[in-house]
Amino acid sequence: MMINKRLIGLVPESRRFVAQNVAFQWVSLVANICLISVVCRMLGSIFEHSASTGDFVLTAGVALAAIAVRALCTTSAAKASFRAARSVKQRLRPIIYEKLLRLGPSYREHALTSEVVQVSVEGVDQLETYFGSYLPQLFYALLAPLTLFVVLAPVSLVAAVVLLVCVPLIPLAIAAVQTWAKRLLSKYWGSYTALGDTFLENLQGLTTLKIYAADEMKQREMNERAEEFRRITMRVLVMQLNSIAIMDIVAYGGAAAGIAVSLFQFQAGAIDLAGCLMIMLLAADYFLPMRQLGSFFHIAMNGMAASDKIFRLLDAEEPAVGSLPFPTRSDIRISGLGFAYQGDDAARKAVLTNVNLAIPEGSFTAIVGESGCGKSTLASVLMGRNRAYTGSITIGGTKLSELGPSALMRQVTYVGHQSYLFRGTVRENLLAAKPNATDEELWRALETTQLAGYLRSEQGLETRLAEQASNLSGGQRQRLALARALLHDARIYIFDEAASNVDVESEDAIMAAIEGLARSQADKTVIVISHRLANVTGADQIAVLSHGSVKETGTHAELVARKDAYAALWTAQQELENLGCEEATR
Ligand SMILES: Nc1ncnc2c1ncn2[C@@H]1O[C@H](COP(=O)(O)OP(=O)(O)OP(=O)(O)O)[C@@H](O)[C@H]1O
Repeated sequence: MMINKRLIGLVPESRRFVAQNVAFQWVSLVANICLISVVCRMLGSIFEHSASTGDFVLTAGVALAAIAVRALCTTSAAKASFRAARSVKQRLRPIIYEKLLRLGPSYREHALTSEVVQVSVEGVDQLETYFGSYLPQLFYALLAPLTLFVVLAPVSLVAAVVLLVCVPLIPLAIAAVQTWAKRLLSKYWGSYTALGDTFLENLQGLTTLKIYAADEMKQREMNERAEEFRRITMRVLVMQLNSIAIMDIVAYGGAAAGIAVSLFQFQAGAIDLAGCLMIMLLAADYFLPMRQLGSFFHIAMNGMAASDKIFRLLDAEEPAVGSLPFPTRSDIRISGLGFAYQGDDAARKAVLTNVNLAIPEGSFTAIVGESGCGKSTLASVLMGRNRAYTGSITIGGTKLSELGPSALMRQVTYVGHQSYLFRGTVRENLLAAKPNATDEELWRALETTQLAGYLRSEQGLETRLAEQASNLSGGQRQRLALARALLHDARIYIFDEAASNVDVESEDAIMAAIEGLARSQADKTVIVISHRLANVTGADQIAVLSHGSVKETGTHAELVARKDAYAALWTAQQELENLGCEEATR
């Protein structure tokens, strides 16, 4: 009952510590039996007036030795328990962490961030009890009654049998609540992770909630979740207390039955006083290990519920990761590419169905299309972030799936519309992309993105950035992120709406820097994703993405002349922008 082989297999070294713990507890029990047995014999001799000084000395000597052994065994068992618990933390947390690393960003397809945190922190803590206390107690609780039976059977077989027969009533009581407890604990964990998830999400979006004055609504929602969690926690506690009460009745009732039998036998003259006392003093020891097991059982059950979640994460399918270095050329060929996101209901949502596109090395390629058509998805597939694609993508003739993740990260640089800037100086942020860059190189990158002038009027490269560079304007932030990307010196650059949500001046500066990058270095492949077509009219080729595939490719002039999807988008955007200009001049 409740031995999870897979869990134990994950922490094999725990077996040794569990065995040590059981052995120390058993030796302690034997010492206790010796102590009680000599004391009872002594009392029997005193009652019969046959005790000698030698008996006193022997009893005192054995009693002292037994007490010393018990003290030593108790400390050693506690140490073994601690080591078993420690081995769980040392073993399980790295396993979870390494699995998350192997899953990469796709881990969110399998578990929520808050759930991963709760399971790997608190879930593992609760498994400590499973290994450190529950498992050793399980074996000890089986061994102790049998040992006591062997000792007490020669004294009174009837009492020993009555006591032994009552012991299994405790595991039976535990088994009776187990099915109910399992369901309840699984609900408990569900409610706990739901609360954690809501809390994390609301905390992350607190600014937005304040802006829309929606914090009160979310507070109510959180209160409801907290109340739900409180209620289920109380139900778990009630279940635990009830089952402990049942176990107490069985344990102490069983001991009382054994004692009553021994008293009747003593009265009938079937056993002597020493034997009767021995049964009375050892009767509770039959049940206490099982009773103790019952208390650990509930904490262990909680850990087991957490282990189910841990295994679900560990069993998550890992994307195939290659190991080849980045090829010498960086021409990209995409054929028959398909990609679908895993939906909540395990249904897959196809975003890309049949993308065919060739992006030559050194070219400036733009990917355009209506919002939601899959441009960013295509970018994340090209970066190796979403690996569960179908069809084929090759870079310089090598399959994308066979390239090592570090090679891809080194040579494919992605700049989105919200790049992360760290608290610290401008220099520190730029050096993250190229640690050995000279000041001259840093300034050159800043000149290219037209940020040098502003920074010179501040403290130059030593200008301090607040958290997420909140002391810069949106456009300045984006230009700094671009300067950092330019310094990285990669082979392929993907700019995903890198110039959106910024002022016109910054947008022009960013687009000029991107175009400059594409034109100045023949081995750099530049891919620009932009919803604003005016930004990519100078591209070598423009690919129009629609309904999961590339509908048209060509230069701006060619596509306008074709009068198809691109031309329609272009006309619509031009009309909108002209209207905006007229409104502005009015
Ligand atoms: N992580 C995700 N899980 C599930 N569906 C997603 C995920 N990311 C995007 N999608 C869906 O995939 C589709 C394409 O999204 P994508 O972000 O690639 O479009 P896009 O063309 O870049 O849009 P936009 O121009 O508005 O940025 C959308 O319908 C979106 O709802």
